[in-house]
Amino acid sequence: MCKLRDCSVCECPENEFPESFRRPPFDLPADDLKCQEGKPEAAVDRTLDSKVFRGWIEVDNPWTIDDETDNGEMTYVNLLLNRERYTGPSARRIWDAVYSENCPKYASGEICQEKKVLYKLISGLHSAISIHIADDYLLDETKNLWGTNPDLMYDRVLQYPDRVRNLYFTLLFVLRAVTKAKDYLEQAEYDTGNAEEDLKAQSLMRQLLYNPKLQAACPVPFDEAKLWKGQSGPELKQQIQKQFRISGCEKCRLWGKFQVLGLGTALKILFSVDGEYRPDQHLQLQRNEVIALVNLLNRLSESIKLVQEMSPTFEKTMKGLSLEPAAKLLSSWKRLWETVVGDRLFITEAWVPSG
Ligand SMILES: Cc1cc2nc3c(=O)[nH]c(=O)nc-3n(C[C@H](O)[C@H](O)[C@H](O)COP(=O)(O)OP(=O)(O)OC[C@H]3O[C@@H](n4cnc5c(N)ncnc54)[C@H](O)[C@@H]3O)c2cc1C
Repeated sequence: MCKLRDCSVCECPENEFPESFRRPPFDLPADDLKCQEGKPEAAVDRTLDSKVFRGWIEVDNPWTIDDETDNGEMTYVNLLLNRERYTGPSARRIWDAVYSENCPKYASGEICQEKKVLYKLISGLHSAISIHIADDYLLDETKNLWGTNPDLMYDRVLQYPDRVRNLYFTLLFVLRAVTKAKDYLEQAEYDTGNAEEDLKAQSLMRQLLYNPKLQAACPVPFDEAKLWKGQSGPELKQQIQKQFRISGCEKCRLWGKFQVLGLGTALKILFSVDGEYRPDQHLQLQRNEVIALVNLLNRLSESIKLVQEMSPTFEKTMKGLSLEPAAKLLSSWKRLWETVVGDRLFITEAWVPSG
């Protein structure tokens, strides 16, 4: 457990478990333990019977590695109660480690095409995380005042056109995976035992997958066929598959692992299916992977929305000088994005590996 109050993860009491996730059913506690974010007493209850989750961890996503001492236990976390936000000072080396593990430079200093993609994906994810931290920041610790920190957003992301560009790149990459697997995702089970919520989730998924504006504006968001064609393609693919790992503080790990699982799922879809997905092709996603993929899409699109909302403020204050390249880039993306966005999808609960 992380000692930092704002970093600890609040787990759900057993009586919040969707019925269909409990096989075989176990007894519910009589009292309703309210999960209160940020309070030390929101202690993690690890009394769950790990056997009930076995079905979920049988197939490991080859694109992600769990380097922790997972013992197969899973915990149930309501993501709305554990928002991605500032969690206290953390060491810069977290990201350094992520970049150096995932994007080692070639001796010549060149990075091959495949590695560039991985670098952009990680950098895009980094931008999205930084934007969410800046958007939900502890402005005054003594008053426990939370809010947006525009300067931080500018310092960490907005002043760097490449970081903004990588954010869009990652979004398109994930969007491509989602649209490619649309037949699969449409058929996936969205069952939590709450019929109303389940129907809503199915309907929102369909709206996302068959959004005509999205299809018209962005028919092929990303051409994965161009990848993995380099000389050392298969070898690199294997190497990257081994290296895709992220660690950090507890809440960082929750969101970090979750979003990396989302990226891993996007990679799995894009590189295990040739052309468009057809039901006769082999694609098997776990519930967690589907949830992570859709939530990642949500996180990325929320970040882009924030970038677009915040950029004009800086354009004005900077009189268009230092932001000029980013502003140009943003306005063209904005046109595309505005034609597309409208329906946004939220899936708010997920199983995450404990630890
Ligand atoms: C997976 C993960 C999840 C995290 N989740 C949270 C969280 O929920 N809440 C929280 O408060 N902290 C979280 N952190 C930590 C947070 O991202 C920062 O590391 C921390 O706030 C320190 O920030 P920093 O200013 O030192 O720069 P960092 O964001 O740590 O960046 C380190 C260096 O990387 C480079 N860099 C920065 N952005 C980019 C980019 N987009 N592309 C390429 N290079 C870049 C810069 O040179 C920068 O100095 C998370 C970290 C990780 C790895």
